[in-house]
Amino acid sequence: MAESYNDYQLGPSRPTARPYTGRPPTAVSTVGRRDASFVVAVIEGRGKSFLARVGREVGIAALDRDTGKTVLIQVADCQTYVKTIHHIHLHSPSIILVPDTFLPAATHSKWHRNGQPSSILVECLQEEFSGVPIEPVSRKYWSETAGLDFINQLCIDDEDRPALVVSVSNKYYALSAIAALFKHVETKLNTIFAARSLRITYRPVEGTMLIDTESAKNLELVGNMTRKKSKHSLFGILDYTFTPMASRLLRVNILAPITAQPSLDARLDAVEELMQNEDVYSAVKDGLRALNKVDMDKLIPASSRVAQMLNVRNIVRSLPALQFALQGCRSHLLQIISAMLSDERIAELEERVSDSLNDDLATAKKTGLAAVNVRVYAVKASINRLLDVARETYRENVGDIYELCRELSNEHALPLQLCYSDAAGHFFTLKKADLEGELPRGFINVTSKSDKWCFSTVELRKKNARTKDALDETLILSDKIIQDLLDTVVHDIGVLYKASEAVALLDMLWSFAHASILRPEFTGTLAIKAGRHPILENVQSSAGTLVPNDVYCCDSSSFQLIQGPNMSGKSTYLRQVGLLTVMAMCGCFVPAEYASFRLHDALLTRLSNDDDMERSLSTFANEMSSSAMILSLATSRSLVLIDELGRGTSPREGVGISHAIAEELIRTKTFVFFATHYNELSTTLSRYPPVVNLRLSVQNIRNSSFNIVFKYKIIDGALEEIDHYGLKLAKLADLPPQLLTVAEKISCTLSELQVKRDQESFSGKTALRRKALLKFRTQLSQALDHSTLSEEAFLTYLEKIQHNLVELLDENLDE
Ligand SMILES: Nc1ncnc2c1ncn2[C@@H]1O[C@H](COP(=O)(O)OP(=O)(O)OP(=O)(O)O)[C@@H](O)[C@H]1O
Repeated sequence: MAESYNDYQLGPSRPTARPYTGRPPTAVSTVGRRDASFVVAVIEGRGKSFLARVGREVGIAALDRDTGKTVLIQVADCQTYVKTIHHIHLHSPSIILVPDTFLPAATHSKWHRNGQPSSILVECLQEEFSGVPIEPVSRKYWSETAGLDFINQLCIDDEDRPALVVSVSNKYYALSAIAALFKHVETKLNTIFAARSLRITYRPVEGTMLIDTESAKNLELVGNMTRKKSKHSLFGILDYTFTPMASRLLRVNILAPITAQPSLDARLDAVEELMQNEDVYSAVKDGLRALNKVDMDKLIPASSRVAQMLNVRNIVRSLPALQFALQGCRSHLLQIISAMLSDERIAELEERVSDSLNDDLATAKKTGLAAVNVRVYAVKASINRLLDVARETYRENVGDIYELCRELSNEHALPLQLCYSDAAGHFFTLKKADLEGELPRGFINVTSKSDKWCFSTVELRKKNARTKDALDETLILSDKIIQDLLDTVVHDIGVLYKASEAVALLDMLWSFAHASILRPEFTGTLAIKAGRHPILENVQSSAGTLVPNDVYCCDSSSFQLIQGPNMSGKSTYLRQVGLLTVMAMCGCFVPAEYASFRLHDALLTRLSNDDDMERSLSTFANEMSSSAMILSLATSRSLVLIDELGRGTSPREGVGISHAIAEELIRTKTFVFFATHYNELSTTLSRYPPVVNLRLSVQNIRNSSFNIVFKYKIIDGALEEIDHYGLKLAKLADLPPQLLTVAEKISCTLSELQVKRDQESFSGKTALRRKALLKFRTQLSQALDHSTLSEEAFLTYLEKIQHNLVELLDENLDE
């Protein structure tokens, strides 16, 4: 089981990965940056420890100004700051704070973008978050002790508080960051938070899969290539959430999927139960619908106190239905959520709020008479005698004003109307069309407003003054009662925030249940049967024609070399592998007939897209920096997707570079899907047992105009260069026939020469024997770990694989 409830939300900690050395310069990220509301403070460690010299410790504190949620992160990073950037992206910054010593002396007081930054961290931030202001904060405010003081003062007093204090106590950089963050918010943004009112959490970074921002962009995880927010992204197709906090949780989970199997299993159990039990599914849906668009994280900064209390009342009244819906659920996670929603303090809150507030109070408007009346009549009668009297006086005064309006209407035979503005109080209006000639004498302050005249009288102004006195008295008394109520709510605000987390998780799981197809497993093998590209599947035009594909990648076949002509579906296959992995690692079901995944520590990609025009990097430079990033981050637990490496240089160099990078990746034992146009690679890499040759099948049709049909089906074996698919496709472009004949002749001659040279230089049989032995070893270890067969069936299976091995070795003996 997972360690705590938070583990189910965002995953627990895991050992730190190896230090990193490279991050590609990336475009301004479009990873679905939602409306930026975070103030983010970042500081980097330049300590004397070994860690600080090899890598760097970076402390991050991020405050969501809308919700008051604060997250602390401390991460070991390298000088390209790939992890730091990844975590800051998760918190869509509106401003980034850095110590003033990170900037050149001349710009300490004011940071100019065209100034020379003095730290690489600032350079990376500037490059990655262009458009987000980077502000210096005096170094003296980045203090560990001040950070702890802020936490002690501001963090809500709930059962998680002691654990937070313990886990951050030795996170010097994260504490320094939070100290500077709150100092800036207090002094520059003039925001003071009430004591013990903020949710502050420490987020261990090790329990999540690292997805660099470029990969997130290319895989269209939360936004698509053309639009930041789109239905045609993984987020777009999974987001059936009702509440804003669930939508935020989903986004963070997609960008940083969790790697803890117990937490994932618990989520999958919950999703499965929601899918299988229709009553629970519908009851949860109804419960969530009652909270549609309600942001339970925004309890503190609501527009007014009354609005705040109405919000709280709406929430506490909706929670019992959700809790009731989960009664009797079997899954451990749904039981935890149910327990969090049934905290008796929620019922007490409901009672307290209902005892004080009028039942028929509508949602508070921001301005106008309706807003005034909501404040005046918010508190129930008989709670405070003085308030009752003041309210009666106010009501009578307003009645007098309406009486005056009636009298004047009759006297002048004019259809006068009463209007109200916060500044002027009540005033008369009259449609211009209803007035023949001039306004009668006695009307003052006449102004014209579109098709109406607006005016007052001396009598009305006197009555307005009296009404205002009564109103002020009423509001003083009423606001005092609401403030007292609010104080008691703030005392128990922790329970509402916990409920908010429970609702967010339930809402996300329900969303998964709504979108789900097949429950994945987690084993050491990546095996998908008839998997479908989740986003393409949702695109109307592709839905019917989408060809499902299989994936099989394990330790003995960790490097998958994928070939196929242009347009045959290579990129789609690669993306499908990445997207299905992310889905599974969020705890979501996947579109496939069977799926087993490995838990990866990082998803790293080089996917060919339009190159970074904005930063005017050449295709080649871009490819090389992505490759350096991948090589420095990939471990035996990573998943790497590489599409068409080497296209930015000459074919010979391209093959050389691709081969060298592939060799290095094979050595790390990482799972690699490597799509390429270079047929040579299937020969040069064939001596490595983990290399598997796959190709996207196409059918040749003898036909005068076009003789190639794409099947989009992945099949075993390398592509025969002899087929010259490029030339066949070129016919589509209406090139002159004699030109194509010359091209074909030269290509055929070169191919034949190549085949002859390959045969002379390398014995393929040795490679085949090595591969067979490796496959045999994997089959044995898989049988040991996962077999559910009876003893007899198990022996038959062993005999069968033994027989296959002997046969293959016999067939491939050297002469
Ligand atoms: N499994 C599939 N089922 C149906 N259509 C597919 C499938 N895979 C790819 N396609 C369609 O084929 C087209 C080409 O796919 P893709 O870009 O993946 O090919 P490619 O081999 O990477 O091409 P290139 O080498 O030119 O980059 C796309 O429009 C895509 O929608």
